[in-house]
Amino acid sequence: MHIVTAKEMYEIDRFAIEKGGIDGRILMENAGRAIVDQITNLVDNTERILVLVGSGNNGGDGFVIARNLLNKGYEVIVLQLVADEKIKGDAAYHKQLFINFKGKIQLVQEVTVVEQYLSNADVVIDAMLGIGISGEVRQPFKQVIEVVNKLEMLTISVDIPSGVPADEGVANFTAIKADYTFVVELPKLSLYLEYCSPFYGQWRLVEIGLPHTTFSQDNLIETWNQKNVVETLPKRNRYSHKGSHGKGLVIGGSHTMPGSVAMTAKAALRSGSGLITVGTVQEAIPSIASYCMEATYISFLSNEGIITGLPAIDFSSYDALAIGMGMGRSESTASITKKVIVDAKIPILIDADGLQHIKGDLPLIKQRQHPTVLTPHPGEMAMLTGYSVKEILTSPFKVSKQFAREHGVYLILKGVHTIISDPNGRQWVNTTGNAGLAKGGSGDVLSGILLSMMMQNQSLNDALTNGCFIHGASADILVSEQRSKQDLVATDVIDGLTSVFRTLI
Ligand SMILES: NC(=O)C1=CN([C@@H]2O[C@H](COP(=O)(O)OP(=O)(O)OC[C@H]3O[C@@H](n4cnc5c(N)ncnc54)[C@H](O)[C@@H]3O)[C@@H](O)[C@H]2O)[C@@H](O)CC1
Ligand SMILES: [K+]
Repeated sequence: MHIVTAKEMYEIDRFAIEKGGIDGRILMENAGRAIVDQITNLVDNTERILVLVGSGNNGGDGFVIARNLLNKGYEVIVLQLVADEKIKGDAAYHKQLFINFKGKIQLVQEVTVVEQYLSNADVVIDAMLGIGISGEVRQPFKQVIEVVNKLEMLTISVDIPSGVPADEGVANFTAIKADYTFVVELPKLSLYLEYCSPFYGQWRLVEIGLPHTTFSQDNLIETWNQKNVVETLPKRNRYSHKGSHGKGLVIGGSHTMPGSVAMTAKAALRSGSGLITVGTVQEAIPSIASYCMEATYISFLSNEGIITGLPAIDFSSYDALAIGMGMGRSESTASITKKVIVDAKIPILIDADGLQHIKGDLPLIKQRQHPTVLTPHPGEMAMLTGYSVKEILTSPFKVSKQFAREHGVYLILKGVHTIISDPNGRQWVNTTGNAGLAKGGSGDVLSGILLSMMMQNQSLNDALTNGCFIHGASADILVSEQRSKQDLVATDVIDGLTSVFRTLI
C-alpha cells in the first residue's frame, strides 16, 4: 500500500474531485461516517462527546462526525476554535447541516473555557488540524493541545493527531497525543517516523472512496505486509536440491565474538538456504560449529583472535555472501572487507563492523557490477553519511533514498519502522517487529535471513523486503505466544522462523 506525503494526498484528492467528478462534500461525508462507525465501537452513547474543530477540512470532518453521532443518540457538543468566517467551502456546508440537525456549536477561543467544556466531557474528538498544517501550531490550538494532553481523557484524532506533521523533516512540534487515530484513506509518512508514530496511538485506515493511485512515481514509498510476502516469496519446488536454494558465505566473527556469525549462519539455514559456509578465525570454529552443525567452515588466518588474512576463495562458487558480523575493527579486517568488495563478483551484504570499514570505500562499492546491500542502524547510518542520528531519524526516508541512489546500493535502515531503499530510490517500510528485537544479535539474525532470501529465486527488492518482514514476524509471533518483549533474545527469533514459514506464509 502506498504511503503518502501531504502533497500526494492532495494530488489524489484533486484527481478524484476534478477528473473523477466526485463532490468534495461527499468525500467529507464518507470520511466522517467511516470514522463514526469506528467511534461507535469504542464509545457508548451514554458518554459525552466534545468535538474540537479548526478552520480547514479536518474541522469539516469534525462537523460530519458530530452530526452522525447526534443522529445515533450521542450527546455531542462542537467547540469551534476559529471565527465563523474562517470556516469555508465543504466544511461550511457540513457545519450548516449540523446546525440544521439541531447540533450545538460553541465558538470558543479562550483556553480556560475550553478546559471547562473538557471537564464536562468523557471523550474528545480532535478535528482541529489535519494534513494542511504549516509551521508551528498557532494559538489557540497550541494551548488547547496542551490542555487535552494534560487531561488524559479518551482522545480520538481525525486523520492525524493535530500538530503532527504529515511529512518527515520537522523535528519539534506540539501535538495531540491520541489514543486512537482514524487515518483517512492512505497512511501518511509520519506514521512511520519513530518520533511521530507514538502520537497516533492505535490507528486504523478508513476508506472514503478515493483511488489508491500515486502520481509521482519518483517518490514511491510502500508498506510491505503479509499479503506482499505471500505473493512474492518463492515456493519450494518438490524437485529442487540443496544447490537450488543457494550457497552462501558468511565472513566475520572473532575469538571474542563468535556468536554473531553463528547466528547469521543459523538464521540463513533456517530461512531456506541450501548450503552455508562460515569463514572465520580458527579459534572460533569449534564453538560456532557446535551451534550450527549444518554449516561448513573455512579457517581464516588470525592473530590474537582477529582475522588477519583472506585465504584463496573462489567467490564465484557462492551465490551471495555476508560480511562484517563480529569481525572487529582492525586494519586487517578493513583491508579484507575492501578486498572482498572488489574481488567477489556476487551479491554482497555488509553489516556491523563491515559498515565501519567501508566509509572511505564507497566509490569502490559504486563501481561494483553486482548488488551491494548495506544494513545500518541509525548510528551506523550517521557514521556513513556524516549526518547526526537525530537528523537521520527526522528524515529517514530522504536520507536513505539519497544514499542508496548516490552510492548505487540497496539500503536497509533498521529501526522501529525499517526502511528498505533500492538504488533507483524506491522505498518500502516493513510492518512487522516489536521492541523485543532491540537486543544484541537481532541484526546478525536479520543478516542471515536476508542472505538466504538474496539467494532464493526472487527479485532483490522482494528478497530484502521479505527478509525484513520474516525477521519481524518471527519476533511478533514469539511475543504473542510464548515469549515477552523482555526476555526475547536473538536466537529465539531464529527458532521462531518455523512459525513464520509454517503458519504465515
Ligand atoms: N482527500 C482528502 O484529502 C480529504 C481530506 N479530508 C480532511 O481534510 C484535511 C485536510 O484539510 P485542509 O487542507 O483544509 O487542512 P487542515 O484541515 O489540516 O487545516 C488547514 C487549516 O489550518 C490552518 N493552519 C495551518 N497551519 C496552522 C498552524 N500551524 N496553526 C494553526 N492553524 C494552522 C490553516 O489556516 C487552514 O485553515 C485532512 O487532514 C482530512 O482530515 C477529508 O475531509 C476528506 C477528503
Ligand atoms: K486532527
